[in-house]
Amino acid sequence: MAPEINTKLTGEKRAYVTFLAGNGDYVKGVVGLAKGLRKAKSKYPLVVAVLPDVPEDHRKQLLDQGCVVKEIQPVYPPENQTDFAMAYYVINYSKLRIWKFVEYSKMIYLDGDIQVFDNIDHLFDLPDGQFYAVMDCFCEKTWSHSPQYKIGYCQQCPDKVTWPETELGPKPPLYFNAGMFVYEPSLSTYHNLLETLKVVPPTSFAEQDFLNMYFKDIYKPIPPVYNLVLAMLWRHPENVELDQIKVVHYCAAGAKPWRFTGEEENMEREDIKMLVKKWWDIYNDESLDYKNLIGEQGGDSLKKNQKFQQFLEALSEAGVLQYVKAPSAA
Ligand SMILES: O=c1ccn([C@@H]2O[C@H](COP(=O)(O)OP(=O)(O)O)[C@@H](O)[C@H]2O)c(=O)[nH]1
Ligand SMILES: OC[C@H]1O[C@H](O[C@@H]2[C@@H](O)[C@H](O)[C@@H](O)[C@H](O)[C@@H]2O)[C@H](O)[C@@H](O)[C@H]1O
Ligand SMILES: [Mn+2]
Repeated sequence: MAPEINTKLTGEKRAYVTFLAGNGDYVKGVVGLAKGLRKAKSKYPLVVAVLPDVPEDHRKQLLDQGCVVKEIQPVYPPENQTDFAMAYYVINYSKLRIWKFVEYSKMIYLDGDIQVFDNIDHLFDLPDGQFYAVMDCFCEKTWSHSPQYKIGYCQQCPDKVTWPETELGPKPPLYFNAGMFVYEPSLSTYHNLLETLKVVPPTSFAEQDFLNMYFKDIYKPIPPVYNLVLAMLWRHPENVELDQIKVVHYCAAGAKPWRFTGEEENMEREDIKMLVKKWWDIYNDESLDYKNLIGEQGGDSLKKNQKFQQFLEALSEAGVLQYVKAPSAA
């Protein structure tokens, strides 16, 4: 399916969006995601927010896969001493730029290390005004800095170790994994996010912690089938029905399919190896390449679409073509 070309001046459009930084191998993740969405017959385009350091040949790979490539500037948190759970998490604050994509009324954000195996377009029909995402798990070593981990508490099994309110105060609010979420772009939210970021000290899980704090009053958990954080397979198997899973998030250490060696802890599991193979089956399936779907004559329409997209981008960047949300009638 050719991505819809946005020609409306009002934001009534929907799209998936992901984030790509650097000149490394995450581009494979995004190409796999574009092909996975196509295989799942999603009817919405995939927008890729790229940092300036993403090289031209990677951007061309994404355009050739029918993606809408939009360059964003990095976002950095205030200087601080906190060690992030992973040093590279500091670049993940740049994800916040996706709130300014107001030519779209509703978007579903997906990390580049996510694969969509079943159609999830129906999530766009969830009621507006909420922030939808899947609850995370606190049991991996990456959480060893947290009070939850130290007392063995996890929101995935809140009755196993009850939260000691007297010692630690009220139970923390439900916490989502920021690798997948349903949200509404908004310039006012975008500016407020960036202003708020300036005065909030960074913490271990970087923009994931920040987004959880910012959206805690409108966060609505959605079932784990929409973002299987792999650690759930060995930490909370009772909460997972593998054959029901629609979206897999390859976020456990050693699980990135394009770098998979099988040597890290838990990577020898049969279910992990099966999920990595499923990812590769899509990545290597040439019938899912955009150029093979639109045929020969489509190749011209691909070029025309890319040129028109770039033309719209240029107008939008120049502020000539203001994408504005139509004010509500009320
Ligand atoms: O070098 C990098 C690191 C991260 N990312 C993007 O940032 C997301 C979040 O990082 P990651 O998925 O590695 O975090 P995890 O979910 O594993 O904690 C990735 O999925 C990519 O979309 C990227 O493009 N290049
Ligand atoms: O920058 C912080 C990142 O935090 C999250 O990853 C974590 C989280 O899932 C932990 O619960 C896991 O234990 C850990 O392995 C995993 O890396 C998001 O997936 C990612 O998109 C990004 O926001
Ligand atoms: Mn991820």
